[in-house]
Amino acid sequence: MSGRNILVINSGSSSIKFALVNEDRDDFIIEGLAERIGTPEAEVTWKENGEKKHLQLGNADHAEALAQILPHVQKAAGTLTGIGHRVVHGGSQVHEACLLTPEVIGVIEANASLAPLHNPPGLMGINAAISLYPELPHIGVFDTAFHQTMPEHAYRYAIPEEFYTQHQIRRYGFHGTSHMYVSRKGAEMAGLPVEDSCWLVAHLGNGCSATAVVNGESRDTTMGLTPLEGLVMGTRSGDVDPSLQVHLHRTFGYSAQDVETLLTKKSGLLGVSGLSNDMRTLIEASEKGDKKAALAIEIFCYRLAKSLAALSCALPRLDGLLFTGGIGENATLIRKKTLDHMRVFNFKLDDAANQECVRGKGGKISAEGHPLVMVVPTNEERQIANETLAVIDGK
Ligand SMILES: Nc1ncnc2c1ncn2[C@@H]1O[C@H](COP(=O)(O)OP(=O)(O)O)[C@@H](O)[C@H]1O
Ligand SMILES: CC(=O)OP(=O)(O)O
Ligand SMILES: [Mg+2]
Repeated sequence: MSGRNILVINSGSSSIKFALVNEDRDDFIIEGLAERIGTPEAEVTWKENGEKKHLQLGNADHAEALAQILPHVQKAAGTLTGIGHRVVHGGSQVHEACLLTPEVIGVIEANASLAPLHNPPGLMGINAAISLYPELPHIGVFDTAFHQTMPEHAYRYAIPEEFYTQHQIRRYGFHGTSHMYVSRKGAEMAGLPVEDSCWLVAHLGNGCSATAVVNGESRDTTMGLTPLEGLVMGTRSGDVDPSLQVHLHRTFGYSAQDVETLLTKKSGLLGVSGLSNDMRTLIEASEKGDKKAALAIEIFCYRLAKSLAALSCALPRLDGLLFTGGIGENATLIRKKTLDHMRVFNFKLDDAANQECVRGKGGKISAEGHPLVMVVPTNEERQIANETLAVIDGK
């Protein structure tokens, strides 16, 4: 096989996503997901040249899971040119994709408390992969990098300056790899030059964020210092009154850890529904009359609409609204309900097109004569592989 192979690793709190990407192929040689890491049910499933494969991982942690998975990848890869790692929080020190030197790994460690669900498992994946492949270049591709172009009035909090100058407390933004990929792809699909295009991008997966992208640059986004700010997510509350934390502490004796666990792991869709963090489960339950599941969906859509409207302040004009992520790419109901809240924008869906754009099919879903709305499937793995190769090539 010609073309270089890059392995992409995206370690989540209880999962590892991976893909073997060849620079000359549109599809992936291998694409897989290890789930329920750290439990007796840990397992990995992957597709290798279209064929489905499966392995039980026992009680594997991130390192053991990778040690079991990577020999299979190695067999299919032949030669690997490098490994690209998704890293969520690069803090104020890392502004672009780069080689994971001990210094950069130190920065990721130092920012672990700002992305408690993401950086610690990310580090486990990085360390495990480095010890399995010490001779290969390991590149970090950071969620925060794309948002470095936000203007100061968007990234600063209204708190005294020294918290920014001395402690780097500011808004960073996340999911940048996806927002960049989707805004470029959206421009291509609409036949507009990226350098002269204005988008609202809604990335709706387990974590959710929306970004205003102008001429290929992030101008504002809903996530902030940590991936907790902004939209309602699977298990995260998104925005709450900041005084809630003090109130929980003073009135109910919550510790810092209790507050963090409540707002990052027990809230969002899961907290409101009391049922699940998974949008598919909630849609099914609400169709069967579950009122709490229905309320979780209502709050999710209203808050998303409200944030998109707020982000429009960062745009000189709107060329279109782009939906992506597992929810954005599949949940026709969520797209409809969100736009129904945005009446002053004059959005209108083409209902048939909305139903058709699911399971990886992207396209225009707005009715003729109304502002453009598109579904644009994200491809973080492809973007990470491209950026990994660019770093290896010294570009
Ligand atoms: N057909 C569907 N209808 C509604 N929601 C869906 C559908 N398929 C996936 N989802 C939702 O997408 C979310 C996961 O999105 P994904 O982008 O895969 O997450 P991650 O952030 O882990 O990459 C879950 O809430 C899941 O229920
Ligand atoms: C930053 C973030 O929220 O990532 P994810 O959606 O993978 O949880
Ligand atoms: Mg995702």
